[in-house]
Amino acid sequence: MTMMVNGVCYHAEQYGEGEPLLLLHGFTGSADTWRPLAPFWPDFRVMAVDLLGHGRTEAPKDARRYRIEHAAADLAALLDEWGVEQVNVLGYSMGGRLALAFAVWHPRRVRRLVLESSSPGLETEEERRARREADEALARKIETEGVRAFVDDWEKIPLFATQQTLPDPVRAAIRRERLRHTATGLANSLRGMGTGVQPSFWERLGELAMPVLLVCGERDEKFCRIAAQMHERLPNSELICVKGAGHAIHVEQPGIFAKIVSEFMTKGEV
Ligand SMILES: C=C(O[C@H]1C=C[C@H](C(=O)CCC(=O)O)[C@@H](C(=O)O)[C@@H]1O)C(=O)O
Repeated sequence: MTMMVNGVCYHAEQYGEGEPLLLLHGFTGSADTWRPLAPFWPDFRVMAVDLLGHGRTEAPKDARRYRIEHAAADLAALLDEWGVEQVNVLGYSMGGRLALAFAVWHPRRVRRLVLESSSPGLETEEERRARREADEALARKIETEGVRAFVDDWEKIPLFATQQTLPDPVRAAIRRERLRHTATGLANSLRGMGTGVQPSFWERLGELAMPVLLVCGERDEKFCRIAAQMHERLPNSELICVKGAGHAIHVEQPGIFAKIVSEFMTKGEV
């Protein structure tokens, strides 16, 4: 469905009945990211959103509109529109950064938090500046060379090396999803909500009282290291490192990922 949220036209989907689960995709993803997992989650009311500049959601020309504080405010408005006061939030990679921001700024609205291969941002201004410069260069490359050339390069970055051995139909589906975006949407997403633009939440992890599940792939050393560091600072978290998986666990091992999430979501229920 299409919804006007804070002046931006969002595409959002809802399916299933039961425990509300808000799903936030990664950079170059969309609500479609989660479709293969739906059969594993029959008891959840899934709410999947195309984030700013992605999929069928509008790609504002002003990169400032993508800032994580605006994206988090949009999520709150979406939940208000749906009449949902409190929700479980699952975010993958970029979507995990947004999920964490939402949990920090709206803690009473987040029942449980699942962060897949994500981070609280970069701790120092020096790291953030370097990342902003790198993401600006990537944004310009997307705008000058086009989305197809970007996707050709993007799917080959070391972070996704483990995806090279996925079945061709799975790889083709990921590629189709990436190719559906506009250059403006992807470039401005990097400029507005890139890892170097958002504030660091490292010093605020101790505030989160809700249960947090950190999931990383054993072969994704960088984000497993980040997850372990987050685990040390979060008051109420568990960390699961999925054997043999890379960055996108939900793609590489959907059944295992879905089971991990289901068990976390129903923990403590009689
Ligand atoms: C390459 C790095 O950062 C990028 C990689 C992962 C994030 C993401 O959402 C990718 C999702 C996907 O393509 O499957 C993305 C982000 O958080 O915005 C980063 O740009 C890195 O080494 O940090």
